[in-house]
Amino acid sequence: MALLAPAEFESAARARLPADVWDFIAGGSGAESTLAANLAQFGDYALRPRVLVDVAGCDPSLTLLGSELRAPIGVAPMAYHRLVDPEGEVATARATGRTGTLLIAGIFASRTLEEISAAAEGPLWLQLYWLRRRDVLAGLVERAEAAGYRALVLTVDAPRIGRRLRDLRNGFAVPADVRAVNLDPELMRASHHGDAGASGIETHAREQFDPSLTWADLAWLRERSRLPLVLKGILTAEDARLAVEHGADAVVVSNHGGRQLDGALPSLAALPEVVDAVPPEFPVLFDGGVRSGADVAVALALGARAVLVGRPVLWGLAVGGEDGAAQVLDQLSSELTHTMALLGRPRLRGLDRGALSERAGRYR
Ligand SMILES: Cc1cc2nc3c(=O)[nH]c(=O)nc-3n(C[C@H](O)[C@H](O)[C@H](O)COP(=O)(O)O)c2cc1C
Ligand SMILES: CC(C)CC(=O)C(=O)O
Repeated sequence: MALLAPAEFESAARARLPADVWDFIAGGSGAESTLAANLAQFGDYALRPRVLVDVAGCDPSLTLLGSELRAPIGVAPMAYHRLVDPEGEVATARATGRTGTLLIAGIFASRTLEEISAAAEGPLWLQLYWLRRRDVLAGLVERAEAAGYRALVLTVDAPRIGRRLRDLRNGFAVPADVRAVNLDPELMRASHHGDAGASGIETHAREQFDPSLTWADLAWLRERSRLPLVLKGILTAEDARLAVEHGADAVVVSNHGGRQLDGALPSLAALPEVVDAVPPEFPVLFDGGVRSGADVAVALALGARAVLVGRPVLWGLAVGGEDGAAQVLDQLSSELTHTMALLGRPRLRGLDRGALSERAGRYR
């Protein structure tokens, strides 16, 4: 049966993946309440269509921090795409190139930064975790600039890894043939050793991530690169203001797909306060629970400049490699155009809060 919408890829992907890999991808932290809330929160909004508007030429294209995109959609940074497809991030890069969307490669990419950029026709950004080894971080930044990456995305919601009960129960370890090839194997060793009650991912982060990082440290990264700096994992107006004060070029409103602080607010609920706290032209990106073009429209109407999509892209990759990932991205972007047409908002600028109706009950 043809898979006609991003959400339709989920069960097909699950059927193809080993159970522990599925759990690593699908899971959240703690009781997974934030994970569930991310999805449910979209149900608080209905779209308010306007009629008799000329929608003959709907245009979802934009330029984001100098990157030209055919749609305000990007692939959220995710570790180890080779967990689901042998080509890994190279396949994802071809898929984003084909669909005019953005790829944010993760620091734990399972293909080299150079392989990914050679495969990419469209813009690429690089996500970083702040490692204790700053020399390693500096080396990655230099390589990313040389390979044509156009922005750095520092993930700030992970001084330690959330308690992901599925991974702890499964003793999840990254399989030996899937490697974070951009980092020294010695630095990654712990990721490959799980045990009942201990996740390799968690042990590794405890060893290698620097939990003492503060706002003052951002200057160190700034000094090492002229690339725009994006902070990922902002959920409050207070931190949004600090991000602006410390010279960030954009923020991503995100709770890490419900994988970090369980009980944190759904990212869609945090979006308006962040948008209201920053200057009007400051780009606010959004991720968490985006599963359809209508979801993209809701996030944009609440003030996001673009959305990032996580799990659905891995579902597409698991089901059909490059083609599967491209289908998911293509469906999201054509659903968005379709939504803009039926909503009577042919331009992204026209997607504002007037396009939404909000109430405490559930619409969807
Ligand atoms: C398998 C997986 C791996 C991830 N790895 C990273 C990562 O390395 N760095 C990061 O900043 N976020 C990572 N994330 C979080 C995503 O960037 C994103 O915030 C989240 O998946 C968005 O929610 P969604 O999956 O509901 O779209 C990961 C998420 C998943 C599902
Ligand atoms: C390897 C992990 C630290 C990647 C991550 O951020 C995640 O799984 O959410």
